[in-house]
Amino acid sequence: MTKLFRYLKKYWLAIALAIAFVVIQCWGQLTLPDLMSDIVNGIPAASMSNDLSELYRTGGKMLAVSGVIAVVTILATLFAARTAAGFAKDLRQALFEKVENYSLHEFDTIGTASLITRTTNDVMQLQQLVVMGMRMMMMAPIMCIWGIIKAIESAPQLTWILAVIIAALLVVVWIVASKTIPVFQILQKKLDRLNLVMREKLTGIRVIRAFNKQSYEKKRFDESNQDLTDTAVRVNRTVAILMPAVMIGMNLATVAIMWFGSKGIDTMGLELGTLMAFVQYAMQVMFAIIACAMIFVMLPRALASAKRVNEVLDMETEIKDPDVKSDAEMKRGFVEFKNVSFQYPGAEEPTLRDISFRTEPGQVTAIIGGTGSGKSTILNLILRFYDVTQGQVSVNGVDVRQLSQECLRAQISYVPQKQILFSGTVSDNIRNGQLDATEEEIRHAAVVAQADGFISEMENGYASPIAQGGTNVSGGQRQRLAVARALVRKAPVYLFDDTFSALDFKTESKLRAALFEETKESAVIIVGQRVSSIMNADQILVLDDGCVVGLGTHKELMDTCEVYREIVESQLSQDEIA
Ligand SMILES: Nc1ncnc2c1ncn2[C@@H]1O[C@H](COP(=O)(O)OP(=O)(O)OP(=O)(O)O)[C@@H](O)[C@H]1O
Repeated sequence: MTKLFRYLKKYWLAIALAIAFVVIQCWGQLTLPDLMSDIVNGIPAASMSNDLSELYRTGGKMLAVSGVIAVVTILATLFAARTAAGFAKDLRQALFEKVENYSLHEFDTIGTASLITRTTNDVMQLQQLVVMGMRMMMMAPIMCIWGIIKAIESAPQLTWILAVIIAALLVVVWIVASKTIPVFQILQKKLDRLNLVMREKLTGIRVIRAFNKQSYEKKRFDESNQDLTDTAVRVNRTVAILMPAVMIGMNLATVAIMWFGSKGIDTMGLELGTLMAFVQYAMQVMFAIIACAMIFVMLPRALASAKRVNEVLDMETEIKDPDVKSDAEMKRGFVEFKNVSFQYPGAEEPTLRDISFRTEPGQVTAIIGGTGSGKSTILNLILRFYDVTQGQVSVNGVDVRQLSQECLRAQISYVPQKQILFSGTVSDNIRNGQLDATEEEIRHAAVVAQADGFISEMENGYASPIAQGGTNVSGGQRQRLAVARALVRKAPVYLFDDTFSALDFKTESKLRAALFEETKESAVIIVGQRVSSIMNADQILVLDDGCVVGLGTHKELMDTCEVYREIVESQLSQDEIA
């Protein structure tokens, strides 16, 4: 938690003022019983002398003190709320920026659902802690200690009653805290689980409906929801007992003070006003102890949240920018793999073994192979989503580990296997590839990607809205928009991961022809499943279980590579092969 205090530094003035106001509030609340005691003790003398001016004066002071209490309470609450809101905003920002730099492995380690809970719910818990810290955590100990001192000063004869009351209260608080603290810590984990189920349900809604899995998913959600509810009810039930138990205790304590105090009036010369003040001090002390109990109950939950937030902030990103970035002159359109082997973190076996190939400007390299043979992994390594286990990947002549990630990715235009579009217009989505692209460049990219036709048919053309995830366009249209987004970047290296699979043959061949006109000075790497899509490539890399089993043109591979020949024969007729 202390690590997170650095986010409070810039609010030091607001915190100092809030603390000052809280101290003034404590002073006010402990002064009122004094003044009340003066009034009550002064009544006999005033009635004898028939002079009530002193009583009025003391009453006036009470009103003034109450006014001061009201003002400082409002100010302290305001400062605490503003500081906590600012702290939460800064923390969310820090989390977002940290997560942006995560490699895919760190995403997998914490999990997307948990990252969302940590950025929202956990930060909210910490925000509440800051409010509580600036108000209750300051006030409770001050009130408690100051109240005890004042009570003892006013009626030392009754000190023993106060000691008994405090001891009894501490026992109740200890029992409640020991039952609730462990359960509060479990609550956040259950919330994570609920978020995970909810997220999967929403993103996979089409599959769930298509497979009629609504009732199964409802059951899964109900289970998580019920689990969270049961835990929350269990913890709140215990907390709920605390208040009535303490209220009963406080009323009994008041009766006890009155009982023994009234005897003191008879035997120990205790004044009535002093006894009344003592009751109020005792009340303030008891309230302060309850506030301390609430803090002890809430603190572990907030600390659990702090731990979860710190886990995200402290996570060492595996993919780091080099301390000394390469200033080697970048050549355009080169990608080279030198004896690259790669194993996913936590995987038992390497996914790629001893891969070597190179591409040159204007050259189209295709990668083909069975599912799971490692085709997408090759693209992941070029983009440095992961670091190689052995060997070297270089882009435009420089080892990718010697470039800043920003510089590396600025060299590359990538169309992933699963195309993602963002909410906004068609134009916005294409512009995501190059933020300063002109309307003309956007239109040109769409024409090359064979997307201009269907965009023009849309009601608002390039200004037509795209739904979140691109759900209001077809799979083939989504692919073409993703290609246009990549093309508008005019990068030295293009990576297409199974990008044309949803297009019909005619559209695909038109797209390929237009595309290769555009990428004459760039390296183009296409991962493909369809032989017809890749057979005209300048070189074809055939992967089998993470190893290169063939590298050459279609014609060369037909003569030399058994695996390639099998793939071709399974897809093309004898006439087409001939
Ligand atoms: N993040 C990951 N963690 C661990 N293993 C992974 C990860 N991503 C992929 N793999 C494994 O690496 C292997 C290669 O995956 P990759 O996605 O590169 O295959 P692919 O040839 O592109 O397959 P497809 O044609 O089906 O897309 C697979 O066995 C897969 O299970």
